[in-house]
Amino acid sequence: MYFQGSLLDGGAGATVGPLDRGLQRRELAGGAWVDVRPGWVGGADGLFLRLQTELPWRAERREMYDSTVDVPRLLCSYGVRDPLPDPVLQVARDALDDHYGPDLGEPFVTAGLCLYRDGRDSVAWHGDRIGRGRSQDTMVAIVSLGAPRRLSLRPRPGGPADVPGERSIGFVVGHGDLLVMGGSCQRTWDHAVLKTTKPVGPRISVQFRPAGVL
Ligand SMILES: O=C(O)CCC(=O)C(=O)O
Ligand SMILES: [Fe+2]
Repeated sequence: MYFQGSLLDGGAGATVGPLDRGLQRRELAGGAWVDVRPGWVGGADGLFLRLQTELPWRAERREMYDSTVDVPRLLCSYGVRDPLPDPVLQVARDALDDHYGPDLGEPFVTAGLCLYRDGRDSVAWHGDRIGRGRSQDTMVAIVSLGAPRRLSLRPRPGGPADVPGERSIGFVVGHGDLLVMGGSCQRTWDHAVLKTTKPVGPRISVQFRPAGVL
C-alpha cells in the first residue's frame, strides 16, 4: 500500500513523490482533462539509463498506403501479467492506482514504453482508441524520462471538442514528469509528440493503461 505523503524509494535511487499535492489539472472541451505533476519521479537518471540500455527495444514497421515504413520510435510492451522492468515503475503504478483508482474504477495494468532516440522520432496525431478508449472515458498515465519533449493535444477533427476557440495545446514533459490524460480525452482529443529540428537527446515515455485500452 502506498503511503500518502511519503517518498518511496523504488530502488537504485529513484523516488516517487506523493500525488495528493502538486498535481495541476487542466479541463479541456468535451469532458477531457489533463493532469500534470512536474518532477514526480525524482533521482531518475539511473532509471533512464537502465531502461535505455537494458530493455529489449523493438523497431516496428507499419503498412502505410502501399509501402511499409519504419515506426519512428522504439517500443517495448508489458502486458497484464508481465512484471515491470524496474521496481520503481511498480511503485509508480501502485501510487497511480491509489490516487486515480476511485475515479477510474479499475487499475492500470499494462505498460507501453517508447524510446524517442532524437528529434526525428515522434508519434503522429492519434487517440488511444483501438480499444475501449474509442467509446468510454478512461485514463492514460505517462511518466516521461530523459530529454523534454512537447506532448501536443488538439480536438479530434469533427469530434465534440472540435468547437470554435478550442485549439491545439502542448505540455513540455521533462525528466520525471507525470502527465495523465483523462475523461473523454482519448476519443474527443488527439495527441502527438511531433518531430523537432532542435537538437534533443533521447526520451523514454512510460504509458500506464487499464485493461483493453490501447
Ligand atoms: O510519448 C508519449 O508520451 C506519448 C506516446 C503515445 O501517445 C502512445 O504511445 O500512445
Ligand atoms: Fe497515445
